[in-house]
Amino acid sequence: MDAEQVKGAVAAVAGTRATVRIDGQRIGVVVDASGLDQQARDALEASVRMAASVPGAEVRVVVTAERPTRRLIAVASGKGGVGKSTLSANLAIALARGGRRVGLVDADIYGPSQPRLMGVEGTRPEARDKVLMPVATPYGVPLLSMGQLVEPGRALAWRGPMTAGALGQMVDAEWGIADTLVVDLPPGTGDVQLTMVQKHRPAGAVIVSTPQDLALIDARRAIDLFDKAGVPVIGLVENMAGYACPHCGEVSDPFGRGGAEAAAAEAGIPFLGRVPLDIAIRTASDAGQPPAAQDDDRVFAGIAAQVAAWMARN
Ligand SMILES: Nc1ncnc2c1ncn2[C@@H]1O[C@H](COP(=O)(O)OP(=O)(O)OP(=O)(O)O)[C@@H](O)[C@H]1O
Repeated sequence: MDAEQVKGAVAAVAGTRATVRIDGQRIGVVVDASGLDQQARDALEASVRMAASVPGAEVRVVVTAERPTRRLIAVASGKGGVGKSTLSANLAIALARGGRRVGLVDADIYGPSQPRLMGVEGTRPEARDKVLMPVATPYGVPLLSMGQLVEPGRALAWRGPMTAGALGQMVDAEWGIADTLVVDLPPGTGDVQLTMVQKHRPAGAVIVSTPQDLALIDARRAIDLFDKAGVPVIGLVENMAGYACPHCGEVSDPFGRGGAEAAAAEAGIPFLGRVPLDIAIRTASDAGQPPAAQDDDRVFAGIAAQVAAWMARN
């Protein structure tokens, strides 16, 4: 066997990523796949294996990768139905459009709606060596959802340790090059939220509320949960803030205006912006076409820019 020829063939497909060691009839190649996603990693491994194969020699290819530092952004609300899932999906997409590498974890056991919102309803993640492989979505944001792991309607029957286990499996999945995981938490302050803050230590939390006083009181509880655990609250988003008329586009404020901004100021946290109650947001979301993926999106892009700026500072 011509060692230089083997090294040259491997270098031709893997450049400086590969280190070749030849010992008698054994060829060992270590490939550094840092920064590559699973598909590119598999392709590189296959081409290295082919380049190194010499009749009669035993070839071993080991792929290594530096684990990227990945930060979790928890999206939480005090009560259900305020649009937390809608915001999580659109925040994840808008952050990705802004240049971050984002994955989305749907930990909402009460209503895991992300597969529908992200246009991949009915798909199930595969597991490799017991590690889950997130499902690709049309929006460049891979997804893992409680809804993909359990039969519809069964998640609620899960006991605490099971949901904690599922959350761990989703967070520790094969996220490849993702540097940011947006986590859609269930509403309220139960087991999943506690596991999230204690075990998975999110870098920060985004709180979603509607403008009504009661919702804001509940939001305060969610803020307290993160405060007590020492997880910084990035800020508050007001959803369904003002009604955008589907005919003329004029925005009116059936629940008053400025309540959430004042509540954020009172709690000493930044106000990240408001999302109007807009029928177009609901219909696009129901159709698996999140508004943040559209070129004319301003609303979610603005909120994501603030979250990205916070991440760059912290
Ligand atoms: N700004 C908005 N304008 C119009 N509809 C909205 C808006 N935000 C959310 N919705 C709609 O309100 C409903 C509830 O939203 P969503 O599922 O995001 O809330 P949630 O807080 O995640 O609820 P859950 O507590 O069930 O997890 C959905 O039908 C969604 O399409």
